[in-house]
Amino acid sequence: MRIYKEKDYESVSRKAANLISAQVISKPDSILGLATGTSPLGAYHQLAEWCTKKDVDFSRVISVNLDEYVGLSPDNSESYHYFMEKNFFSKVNIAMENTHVPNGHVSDLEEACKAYDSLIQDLGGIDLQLLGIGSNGHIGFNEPGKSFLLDTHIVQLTESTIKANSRLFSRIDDVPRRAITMGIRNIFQAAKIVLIATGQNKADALYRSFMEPITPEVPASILQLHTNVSIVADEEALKRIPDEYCF
Ligand SMILES: N[C@@H]1[C@@H](O)[C@H](O)[C@@H](COP(=O)(O)O)O[C@@H]1O
Repeated sequence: MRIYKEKDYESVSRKAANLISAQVISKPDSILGLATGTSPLGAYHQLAEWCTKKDVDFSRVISVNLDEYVGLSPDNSESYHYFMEKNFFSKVNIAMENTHVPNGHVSDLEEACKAYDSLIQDLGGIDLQLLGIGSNGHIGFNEPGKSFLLDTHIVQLTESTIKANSRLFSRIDDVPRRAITMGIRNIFQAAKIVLIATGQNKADALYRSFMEPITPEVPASILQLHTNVSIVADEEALKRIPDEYCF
């Protein structure tokens, strides 16, 4: 595991964008696992800028997103489909048919989970998975206490996640209570993982995930066992992690 300590959100975003570019340059038909949230947003903006300058090319890339709320249609402005379309897919030269986000707006959610697992398998697995982290240590929407062995599944969101994510909705009551998410197993099977964290409200999550024992109570802690993880974080998020562990 490599922890990159960066000064602020801007340099975190540039570093993460560099790691993603390096992946795409070395394998132009990479399968990228993508994430939503404030954490990857700056990296997406940076990649869009480099793509416009033709410094990185997404024309052969295939993307699979981590998660989506249950019950929101893709054109709902609060859905993760919409977020990805607005902040990344429409800003780079990725082919729309090569982008995939789990579907939480169907009657048969179990079938949607199975279909997503088959899709990832048929693509041959994820080359690089981008992650944020919840303040309770969740990754994707894998909330504390669930098995590390799950593939794509439906989750009941915790109150703390609903509260944290309510900032992106007009009212807390509008935040869906359920989500469809890749499981820890899907994430863990990615060849490389890049986790972005910024701000002091992520400091405890990083400490518990990477400096304390591995436990399903802190879902991101499983990443300690992965052989290719880069954590890109700012000084505030890393304030509980001693400098000797950081690059
Ligand atoms: N499902 C998403 C996660 O994938 C994300 O990592 C987390 C942190 O979001 P942010 O980066 O906005 O802090 O929020 C949501 O719960």
